[in-house]
Amino acid sequence: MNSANVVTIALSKGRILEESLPLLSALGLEPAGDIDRLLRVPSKAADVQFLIIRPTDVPTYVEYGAADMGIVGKDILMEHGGAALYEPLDLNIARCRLSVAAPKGYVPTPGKRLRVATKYPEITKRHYAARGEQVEIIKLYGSMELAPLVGLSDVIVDLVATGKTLLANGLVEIEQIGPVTSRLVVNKASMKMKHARIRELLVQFEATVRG
Ligand SMILES: Nc1ncnc2c1ncn2[C@@H]1O[C@H](COP(=O)(O)OP(=O)(O)OP(=O)(O)O)[C@@H](O)[C@H]1O
Ligand SMILES: O=P(O)(O)OC[C@H]1O[C@H](OP(=O)(O)OP(=O)(O)O)[C@H](O)[C@@H]1O
Repeated sequence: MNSANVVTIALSKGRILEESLPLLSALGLEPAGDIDRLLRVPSKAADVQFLIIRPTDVPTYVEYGAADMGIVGKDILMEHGGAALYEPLDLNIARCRLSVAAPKGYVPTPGKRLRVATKYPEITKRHYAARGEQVEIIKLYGSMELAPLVGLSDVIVDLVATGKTLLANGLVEIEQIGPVTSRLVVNKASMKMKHARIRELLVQFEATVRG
């Protein structure tokens, strides 16, 4: 099939991919290939294919039109700055929240700049800047919960779902920044060029999400 007639959807591998599969099945769009190894996978529909990529890369692929659509967490969109993309639908999967957490009993030292470890430096900067507080941000790529335990930071900004990871590491949530779910995003040019098929997919996704 001519690529102009194929809709490419970038899927966030990991947790979101797992939670996306039932939605895709409901639309008759099961991946038709080994999603653990292949990076580009056909679907059961001849005119839809998937890219299986790191969640943080999904907005970039969709923004540049390498993918027409994508499924990605609101956390990643907030960090990336999602203005270049359409975000037409909340898929209501991979539900969690972005929070500030600190060691149980932590009391800030007055006059000392707060050190915050996070995978989300932009969100963190905006969060503290909104109330006029300057903080020192330490960028990490995972296991944020470790940072306060070994004195790398005072607090962390990370995702919380059940709270079990915080509890296991002696941390408590001290502030909620906002709720997070996965979103369907669409490239702006694709929305015009492939309008009929993308519109149809959006309607089907929406009906499935609403149940
Ligand atoms: N505990 C959780 N409960 C629900 N959703 C979550 C949870 N943790 C993360 N998510 C959502 O899933 C997305 C991907 O998380 P996942 O842990 O699969 O990838 P990752 O290992 O953080 O990604 P990367 O490999 O790019 O570092 C997050 O961006 C967020 O939207
Ligand atoms: O509140 P909980 O239910 O414990 O979930 C929160 C944890 O989930 C995420 O990590 P994940 O399990 O994806 O591990 P990773 O970030 O190391 O990939 C997040 O970064 C927290 O560590």
